Amino acid sequence: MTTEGARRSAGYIPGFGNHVSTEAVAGALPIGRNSPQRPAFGLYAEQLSGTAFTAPRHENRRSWLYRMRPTAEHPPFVAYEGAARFAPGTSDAPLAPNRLRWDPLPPAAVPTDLIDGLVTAMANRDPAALEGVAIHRYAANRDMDARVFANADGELLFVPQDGRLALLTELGRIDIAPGQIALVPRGVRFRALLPDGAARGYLLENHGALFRLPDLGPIGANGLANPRDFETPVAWFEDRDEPVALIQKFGGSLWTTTLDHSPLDVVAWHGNLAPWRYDLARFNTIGTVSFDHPDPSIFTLLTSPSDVPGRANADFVIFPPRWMVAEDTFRPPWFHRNVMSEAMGLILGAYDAKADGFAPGGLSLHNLMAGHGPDVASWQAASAAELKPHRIEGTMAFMLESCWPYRPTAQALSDAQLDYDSVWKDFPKAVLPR
Ligand SMILES: O=C(O)Cc1cc(O)ccc1O
Ligand SMILES: [Fe+2]
Repeated sequence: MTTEGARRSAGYIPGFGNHVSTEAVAGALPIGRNSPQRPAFGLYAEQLSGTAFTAPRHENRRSWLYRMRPTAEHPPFVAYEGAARFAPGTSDAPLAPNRLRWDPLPPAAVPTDLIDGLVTAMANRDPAALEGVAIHRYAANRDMDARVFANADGELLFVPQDGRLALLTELGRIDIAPGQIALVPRGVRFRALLPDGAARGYLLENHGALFRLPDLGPIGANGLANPRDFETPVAWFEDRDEPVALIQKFGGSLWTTTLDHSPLDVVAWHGNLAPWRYDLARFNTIGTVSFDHPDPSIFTLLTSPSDVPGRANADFVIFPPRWMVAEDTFRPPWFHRNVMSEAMGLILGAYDAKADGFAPGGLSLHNLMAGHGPDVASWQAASAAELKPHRIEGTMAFMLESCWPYRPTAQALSDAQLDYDSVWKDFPKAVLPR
């Protein structure tokens, strides 16, 4: 992206994890205290905690919401019967250490909103362990109107691949298109509109420590995703007194209850737990200017640490357009076996390690210690290529790398491409000197 056209957007506040104060109605936000005896206009003050009260200050995330009705006012939840391809759990059967890949989802055929269009691919850990991630894809063609969703199991990272999304959240409105991502914190209610009439993409769920920007080490104070490029929406609300279905993911399953109003009624809020969006074109991609293909950790946009330093619960890593200039180097990803487990998706174009079969909207899984790397065609091309400076254009892949091996759902196991292994078949054997 050039700086031309890269204007600051109205309706958003720049910065990552900042302490924000925003009100949609003047005077709604209390000054100097969180919980006045009588908040303005009869609003209700409510704290939304993203970390334990006692988390260290630099990790502590919470916001105070000033809303028209308290969240506490709701009838009991019952099991939600929709979302036929959402899977509450993964297969319990012994998991073969196979590499797996999936074609893109077809567009939604019958009227389907984003929630009913969720297709769970894989997960690791139990959300109740407050660790691990889940990967869903969605194919939808209908707005959520009188329906609102919340995820008690973790924060949600939207990665659109086809079609824009408007996410109307409790804390503000976020508009994203393919090439942008958005995060909705744990518990924050939202409904999704589809400005293009249909949408497909990835929905990544993080049960663990909140996504943060990675440390930069010797890279220095700047680079990769820069904090000021994250955008948090200003306060926005809807005043709707009519039945609204609230669907909530909790404990791996979907539950529903009906409210007599829209819960997107937060008129003002302040704090540092908030949704945001980010344009992947803003990512300051770093690579070698000498030789060798660096570890893909240089492409980390967000990280969710585990309890073991340096071993992420999840790293969200992107592979943007970039210059390849390495000398005497096999330039695409190398052959490797990783102690971390790698799930990948493709937002745009082609991925430099896979000549065929990994289409935008597709998904792949290389669990821990699975031998993988360039397919035969990519290996041949890169081994023979003249090593002049070359720009990889029109592409955007991502990886959700986790220390916990992924378990595909039973449905995903049966939907996987047949014979993915054959992309690594018939490499010529090395010939040793006699
Ligand atoms: O397997 C993959 O394609 C992801 C990946 C990319 C890369 O540049 C280096 C290592 C790696 O696992
Ligand atoms: Fe890999």
